[in-house]
Amino acid sequence: MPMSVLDPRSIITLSALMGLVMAMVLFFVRRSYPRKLQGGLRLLAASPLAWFTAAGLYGLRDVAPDWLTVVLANLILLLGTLLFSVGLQHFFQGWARWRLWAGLILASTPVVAWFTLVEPNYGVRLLVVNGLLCGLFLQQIRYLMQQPTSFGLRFTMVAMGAQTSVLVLRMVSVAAGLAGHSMMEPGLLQVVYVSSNAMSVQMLTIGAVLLATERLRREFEHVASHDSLTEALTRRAVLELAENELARLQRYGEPLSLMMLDLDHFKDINDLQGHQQGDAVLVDFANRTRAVLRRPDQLGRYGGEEFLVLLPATDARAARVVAERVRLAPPSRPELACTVSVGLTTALGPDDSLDAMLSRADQALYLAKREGRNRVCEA
Ligand SMILES: Nc1nc2c(ncn2[C@@H]2O[C@H](COP(=O)(O)OP(=O)(O)OP(=O)(O)O)[C@@H](O)[C@H]2O)c(=O)[nH]1
Repeated sequence: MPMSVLDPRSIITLSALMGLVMAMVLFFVRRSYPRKLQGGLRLLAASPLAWFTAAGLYGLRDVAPDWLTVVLANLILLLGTLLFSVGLQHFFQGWARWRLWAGLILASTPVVAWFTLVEPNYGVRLLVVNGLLCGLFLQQIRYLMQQPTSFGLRFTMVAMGAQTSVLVLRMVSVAAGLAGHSMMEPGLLQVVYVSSNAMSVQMLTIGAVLLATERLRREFEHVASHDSLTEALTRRAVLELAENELARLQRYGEPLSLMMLDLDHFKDINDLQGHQQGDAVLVDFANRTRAVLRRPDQLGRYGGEEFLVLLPATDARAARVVAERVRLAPPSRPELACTVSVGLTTALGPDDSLDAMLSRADQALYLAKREGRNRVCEA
């Protein structure tokens, strides 16, 4: 019998090949990503490979035995979808929950086998397999909704949502007695169903590549804007933020305060206890300072042992309270103790400039040092 382009078998064959290409793209793209993302990407790449294998087996329907083209094919399809879920979780959090779903999938296999080999019933098989696929996709959508939003994330969720809708429609068609007796039967419903499966493999793989690319961009942005030792903002990043905050002040008239902090006698720590201990003191100081700041406040490393703190929407009185809190914040261990001198200034109005504020904070810091250190002075 000649095959038309809309024949389910030819669509499945095409989708199997596209799945293979997508799996290869992800496998190769994976190698150019940082090592910590590679594990998740490997799993995400393995899943179109599983879908490719399942589609290949479906394509052999009526040629090869049913245990291969139905039972094994469905098992591989479900495991491939679980792999995608595990890959996503690894990608975002470095670990994954999979045992419950793996158990459900394995438990479904004898059911599918029964309704294929013993009491053939396409409708029941379809309900079991599509029900599990729906559950897996819904669980992934729920998981993705908890992650920081991005285009790649929305794209992947839309792809999953669309595929879930088709699966649900398919299950409704079974209930309505429109499912037919095999996926290979020609007909509009089968063609829509099979094409949407093929389409969703492509979209999910593209979604995975988008997610990986966005993640890589975020990592680069983080590296470029954060000091590698203390995780404080770099000098350039904190000054850029300060300029933005000053622009807000000019637009909305919100107050802005700025603190310049310098660890006291830090050279002695380096000289007496070694550079490594000096580094540990710097890290601990940054951590304890961040811990006492509010969410919109920003800590930046201005120079060696000199830090800047931006305090948006904070007037001079409130800034003084924050500065004292920073000065008195305890070290995490006694051997990391180190006092700090603070120069404080508040923007004088919309005509104030960052250079002028930095210069005032620097003078106040100089005063704090001269008056005996371990204190807060205001410009
Ligand atoms: N361990 C370590 N030391 C650093 C780092 N950056 C700068 N330093 C050291 O910090 C010390 C700063 O010393 P000084 O500027 O003399 O200031 P101080 O000893 O803190 O004295 P006062 O500021 O006057 O209280 C220098 O010895 C720098 O080498 C760093 O990343 N790690």
